[in-house]
Amino acid sequence: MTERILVVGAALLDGGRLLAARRSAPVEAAGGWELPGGKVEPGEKPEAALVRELHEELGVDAETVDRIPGSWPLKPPYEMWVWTARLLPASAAPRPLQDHDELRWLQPSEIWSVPWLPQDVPAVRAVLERAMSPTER
Ligand SMILES: Nc1nc2c([nH]c(=O)n2[C@H]2C[C@H](O)[C@@H](COP(=O)(O)OP(=O)(O)OP(=O)(O)O)O2)c(=O)[nH]1
Repeated sequence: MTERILVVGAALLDGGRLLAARRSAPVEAAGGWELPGGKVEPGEKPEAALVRELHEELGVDAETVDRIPGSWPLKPPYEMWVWTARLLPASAAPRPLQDHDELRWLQPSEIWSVPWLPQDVPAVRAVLERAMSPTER
């Protein structure tokens, strides 16, 4: 049996909105929207991996807040865990530096306005239900 490889995804929240990122590669995922993040490296703590990936991919300084309970299967052997995260006060605004070609801040009512990667939909639903205000859904 192949070992599972952990991918960490961020529900980066600001002013009640969630940051969605459109993937630019590989071809089979390009155009699909996802939670920014990436693979946890050997010996790395998942939260530290997420902070590192957010810095590499978006140029931001962020911190994790809470883990969204659950584990979402991606293309084998990957599985994804998700944390809510926020920008530190001195952080730059997110920019699509790596892996993405567009970013969008989505209000709860706009969450389904982008075509999420199919494997991300259950994770995004959990983020919406657990971490976003119900008033505007
Ligand atoms: N970051 C991220 N990856 C996702 C999501 N959904 C999904 O299927 N994936 C897949 C794409 C990749 O096959 C795998 C790992 O993501 P990645 O390519 O961002 O990881 P990474 O930056 O560490 O990768 P690498 O370029 O260093 O190899 O997870 C998601 O919401 N966020």
